[in-house]
Amino acid sequence: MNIQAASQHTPQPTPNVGQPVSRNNHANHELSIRVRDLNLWYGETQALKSLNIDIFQRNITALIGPSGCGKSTFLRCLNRMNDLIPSVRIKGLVEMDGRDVNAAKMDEVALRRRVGMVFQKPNPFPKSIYDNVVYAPRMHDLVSRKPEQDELVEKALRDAGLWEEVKDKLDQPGTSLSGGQQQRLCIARAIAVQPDVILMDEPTSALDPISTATIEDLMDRLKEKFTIITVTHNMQQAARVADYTAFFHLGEIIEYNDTKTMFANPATKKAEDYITGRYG
Ligand SMILES: Nc1ncnc2c1ncn2[C@@H]1O[C@H](COP(=O)(O)OP(=O)(O)OP(=O)(O)O)[C@@H](O)[C@H]1O
Repeated sequence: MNIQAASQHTPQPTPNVGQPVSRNNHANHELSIRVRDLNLWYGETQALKSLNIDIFQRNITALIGPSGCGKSTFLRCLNRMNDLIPSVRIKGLVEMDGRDVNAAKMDEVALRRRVGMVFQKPNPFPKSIYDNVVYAPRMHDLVSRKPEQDELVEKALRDAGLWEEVKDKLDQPGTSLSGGQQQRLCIARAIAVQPDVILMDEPTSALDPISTATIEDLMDRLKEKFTIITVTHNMQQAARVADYTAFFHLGEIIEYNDTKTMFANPATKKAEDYITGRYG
């Protein structure tokens, strides 16, 4: 990280830890997630090594880096999905809006409501389009009456850019849609509970270029309301959609910066080599 530049741009309570070195003009800079000295082991194997990063509200942060460097593992630390893996041990701090995500008193169900997730392969429930969207809000008691549910379904599908395509067939199975539509349905499902953060793990890697472009446009609109953290292997995509980019390598964050600077002027040789396709 370019320490000099960092101290010029950012007042830093903890010098140079997890702070990007410069920022986009239009970016919003309120802190959403604060990670300090985060380590994770699968059994004896350490997959995340002393990660420090600040993630900002209502921005898109891309996680990039070669296969196996820990991007998905890190993503899963943010909504405690790794808790489901018995061999996992975690040390360090993940704070969301000032609250320790790993604290014993943290309600995991409530946490996963605040931190939605969209996966690589679209995975609608084997239910109707309508029920896919309304399932989680019902479970969390956010809606009960039918008119409220109808309104919520329409809003989520509109926000996911899918309403016009499905409004006349809401009772059809979610799985009857195209891959790109299914992924937007999964996004509608995620935003239906009004989360603060949406985690996306390679959300377009199973999609064709047109569906990919639609999702990228959607991400750009969704960041008005949500903090988005996305894993991608597609460097053009990171450059197009992300305000900030973190480069992972062998379980460490080697570089974290605003995306323009990271791509135009990477501070480390490793990031430069990766971004320019010298390895992957
Ligand atoms: N459930 C698991 N049990 C044991 N080891 C795991 C598990 N999940 C991931 N790992 C290991 O942790 C390391 C990081 O994996 P992770 O999937 O987080 O990397 P990644 O950067 O997301 O990779 P990719 O880009 O290929 O998806 C790898 O060495 C991987 O083999």
